[in-house]
Amino acid sequence: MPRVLALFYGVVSYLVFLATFTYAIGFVTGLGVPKHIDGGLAGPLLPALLVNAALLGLFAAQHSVMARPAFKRWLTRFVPEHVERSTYVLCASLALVAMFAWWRPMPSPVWQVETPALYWMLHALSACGWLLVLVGTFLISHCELFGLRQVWLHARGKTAAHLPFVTRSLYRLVRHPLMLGFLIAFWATPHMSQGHLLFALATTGYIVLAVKLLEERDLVAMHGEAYRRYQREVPMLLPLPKRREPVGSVARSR
Ligand SMILES: C[S@@+](CC[C@H](N)C(=O)[O-])C[C@H]1O[C@@H](n2cnc3c(N)ncnc32)[C@H](O)[C@@H]1O
Repeated sequence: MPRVLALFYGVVSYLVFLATFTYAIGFVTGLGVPKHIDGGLAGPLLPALLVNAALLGLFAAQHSVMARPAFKRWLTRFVPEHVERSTYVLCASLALVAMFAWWRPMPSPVWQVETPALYWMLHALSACGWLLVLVGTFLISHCELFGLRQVWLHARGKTAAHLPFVTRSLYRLVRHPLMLGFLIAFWATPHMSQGHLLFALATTGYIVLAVKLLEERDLVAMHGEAYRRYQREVPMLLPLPKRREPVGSVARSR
């Protein structure tokens, strides 16, 4: 693949991701998009539940399979290594687009907060969650996570190094600030419908399982004892103190 074409592919994939991520904020919060999680004409509950569960399953499968090192090795037999991450990002965005397009509303309320102060507090908390996600990507390496760095370095005839092991800043408080951000963003809502609850429950279950069973296994395989020590010292998702030696011993070593 010519370098300029790879660069173009990487930039387009990133722009598609930016558009879908921005839409996702509106989709979940119900603000500023033509079709949100409770929007549209509601049909019978069971078919809606099945379709939505299938869409969530598609997103989880895409994320779980395509992020695994073994799948990446297989994929790079067909796709150049420097565009592998852009391909992942593009597929993740397309899975999200499918969710926005085919999601069926299940609008019956589970809780509804009308008190203005609490209403805006929940929206503000949700905004903090989305911000946490964004900040987390920059702490790890925004451009590398979304494939831009790989295509840019390739265009300049260089090879991208692997992501450094990060334990600073928010990563001193929890091992997965980005995922914590998603959890806050998905649960902090003044209007929790049945559909939103399904979304929040399924994504929470997926995040906990995928982090524990997939991502952290890969991180241990990559960073060995340093990551195991980090696991012992820093909580996974909730920033609660651990009865262990101070985090500084890991964080300072980075
Ligand atoms: C979408 S990011 C999510 C990171 C993390 N799970 C979080 O919630 O903040 C996924 C990528 O981050 C990498 N990653 C996770 N924790 C990391 C850390 N502490 N340092 C560097 N990379 C990390 C994973 O290997 C994976 O490639």
